[in-house]
Amino acid sequence: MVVAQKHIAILGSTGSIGTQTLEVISLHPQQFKVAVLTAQSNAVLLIQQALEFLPFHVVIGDESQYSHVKQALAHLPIEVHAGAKSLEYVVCLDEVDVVLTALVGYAGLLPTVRAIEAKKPIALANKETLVVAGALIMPLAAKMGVPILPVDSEHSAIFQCLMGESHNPIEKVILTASGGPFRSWKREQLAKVTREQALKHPNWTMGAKITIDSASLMNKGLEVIEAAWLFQVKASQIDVVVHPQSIVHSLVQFQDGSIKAQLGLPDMKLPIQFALAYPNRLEVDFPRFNFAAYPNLTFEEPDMATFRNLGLAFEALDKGGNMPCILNAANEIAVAAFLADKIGFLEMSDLISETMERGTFLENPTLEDYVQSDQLSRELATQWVVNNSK
Ligand SMILES: NC(=O)C1=CN([C@@H]2O[C@H](COP(=O)(O)OP(=O)(O)OC[C@H]3O[C@@H](n4cnc5c(N)ncnc54)[C@H](OP(=O)(O)O)[C@@H]3O)[C@@H](O)[C@H]2O)C=CC1
Ligand SMILES: CC(=O)[C@@H](O)[C@H](O)COP(=O)(O)O
Ligand SMILES: [Mn+2]
Repeated sequence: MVVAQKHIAILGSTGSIGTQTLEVISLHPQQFKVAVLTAQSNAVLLIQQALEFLPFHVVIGDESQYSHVKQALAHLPIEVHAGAKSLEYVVCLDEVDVVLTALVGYAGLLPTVRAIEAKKPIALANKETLVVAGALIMPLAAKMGVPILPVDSEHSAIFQCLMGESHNPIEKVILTASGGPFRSWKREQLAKVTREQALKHPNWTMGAKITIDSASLMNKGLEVIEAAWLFQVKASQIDVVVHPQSIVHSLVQFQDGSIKAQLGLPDMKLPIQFALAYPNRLEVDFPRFNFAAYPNLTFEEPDMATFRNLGLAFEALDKGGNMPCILNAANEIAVAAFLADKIGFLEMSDLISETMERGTFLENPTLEDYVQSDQLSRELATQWVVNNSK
């Protein structure tokens, strides 16, 4: 069967997911072509990627680096753009078939909205988009007939478990969590942890923000909200189980009690490739899982009393409206402050919880409301950091 080559726009091509996406594309030149590459400030890598993959367009977020990128690519038929607004422009271009959102944080929201409005299928790594505005994104995607294909490993696992089951209601989705580098640690120990310790994820090599989120269990909290929107399940239908080996990527329980799981070595190239090639599975020689090498796959309850962020995310999901948007903005400020050594590890939860209490609640936010709510929550959270800095 001849399948048309898909033209991919990679938002955030210089990051962990972005660079792994380029590795996947390199393995399948017949199936995929890079149409757009974007970075925020890493102009050196963006230029290197553009020289190798020859996209139609590149975007550098930091406008002060525009002329440098432009000059470096002047001899090639590549259009160079700069600034956040350009992301909203390039995702809509005719040259683009699929948009892979591999940029980090709230910055993913507006480009994703514009891409959906332009009827571009989304391969979604940027979970913050659904956390902030799932109530807006999912109906918009349905209205435009646009698929949202999960890249996040747990959600890809659930998506794969649900294939062929569209007529069978979900009883529960069960998200696995590695537990991060501080699994089974107590509050006294967590009070003293350093940035370097928190950045050492036991199983995955990822960008700094998601690695801190994994350590604080906020990543799992964000994933609970992401799952609620992607699979249309209530908070009470989502369980989290700690599975330190990160081999079982997640599970679905159906109404007869049967549980399906998806397994594999912890390697994001698989869910990235699955989302890009969907509905096909492409032949590839990624290392295979060997049961004998993993005689013990273990499971335990998350410690939600110590790792408060997971509970805060469930609370935000239950409350609805703009509360997950407030949670997300506060968390982004908290992680940046922790990475800058301005606040301690445990204080991240204090900051998020107080910002959720102080933020203005909106039951049915519009897109403009989300934008404003994000901004106001950042201001509240930043003030908290100023008042509570080490
Ligand atoms: N890494 C992983 O394994 C997984 C990641 N995810 C999700 O995927 C997303 C990306 O994660 P990851 O690749 O680890 O992150 P990285 O920090 O490694 O990469 C982020 C990318 O986004 C760009 N970027 C940063 N800030 C902005 C901004 N304000 N506007 C536009 N672009 C920006 C960066 O550019 P520059 O390099 O120039 O700074 C970089 O290309 C996150 O939402 C994360 O939660 C989900 C599952 C697994
Ligand atoms: C690879 C991936 O999908 C990450 O989101 C991963 O799940 C992080 O691991 P934690 O389970 O520690 O949050
Ligand atoms: Mn994940």
